[in-house]
Amino acid sequence: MSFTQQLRDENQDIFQAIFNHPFVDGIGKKDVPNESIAHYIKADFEYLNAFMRIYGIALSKSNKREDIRFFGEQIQFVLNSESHPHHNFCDYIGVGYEELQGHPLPPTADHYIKHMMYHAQIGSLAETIGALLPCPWTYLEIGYALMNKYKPEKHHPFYPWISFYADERFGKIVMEMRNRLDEFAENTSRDEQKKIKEAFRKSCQLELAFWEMAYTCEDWPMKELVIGR
Ligand SMILES: Cc1ncc(C[n+]2csc(CCO)c2C)c(N)n1
Repeated sequence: MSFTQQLRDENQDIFQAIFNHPFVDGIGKKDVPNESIAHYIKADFEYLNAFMRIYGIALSKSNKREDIRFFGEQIQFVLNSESHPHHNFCDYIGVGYEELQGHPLPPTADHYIKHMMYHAQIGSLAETIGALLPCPWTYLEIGYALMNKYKPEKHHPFYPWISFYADERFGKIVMEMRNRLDEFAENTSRDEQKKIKEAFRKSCQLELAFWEMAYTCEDWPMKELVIGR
């Protein structure tokens, strides 16, 4: 069994909890509170900015041309394409995208980006990919799970969101990251593999926590003391 298939199997509990989460399942059921969607977009806009910076660190750790190309393309993908599912959510709640930009990250999203940043700053390229991979992988599987369960038609309000992630093109990104991680993991020590596994599982946990953060509109206590960026 490949290293990344092992990662997937070991984290089946979290993947299943993500599919069952009321925000995620609510996308299929057309039943997500508007405030939760707004909270999600505010946090996710800043999350994506951080994600592109971390891809930049992965790029700087790359030795092969092919890896440099891949991470460069992913930065472009996040910049140009990840805004489509955001626009779907904004249109649904009738709020302009600009209004939801530039907000400070709530605690869980703040924790998540700092967790990825930590592994990218102190770890190997493999460890960095381990921390980044749950982001596309959980979304790809959410897309497939919602497609299979709800079989949404074009008029479903979240059809653009669901079909964006349940897409071949998106599956290819996950495969490209998995193939790289499998190749690196083959040539690495048990100790390093353990670090990659820990980074991966924590990112899965933080993906689940991110949905809960959005659903419950989690915010900092004593918020007025938090200084915006
Ligand atoms: C919390 C959170 N997790 C995953 C995604 C989806 N996503 C964002 S960047 C990216 C990688 C593309 O190479 C993917 C899949 C999201 N929007 N928010």
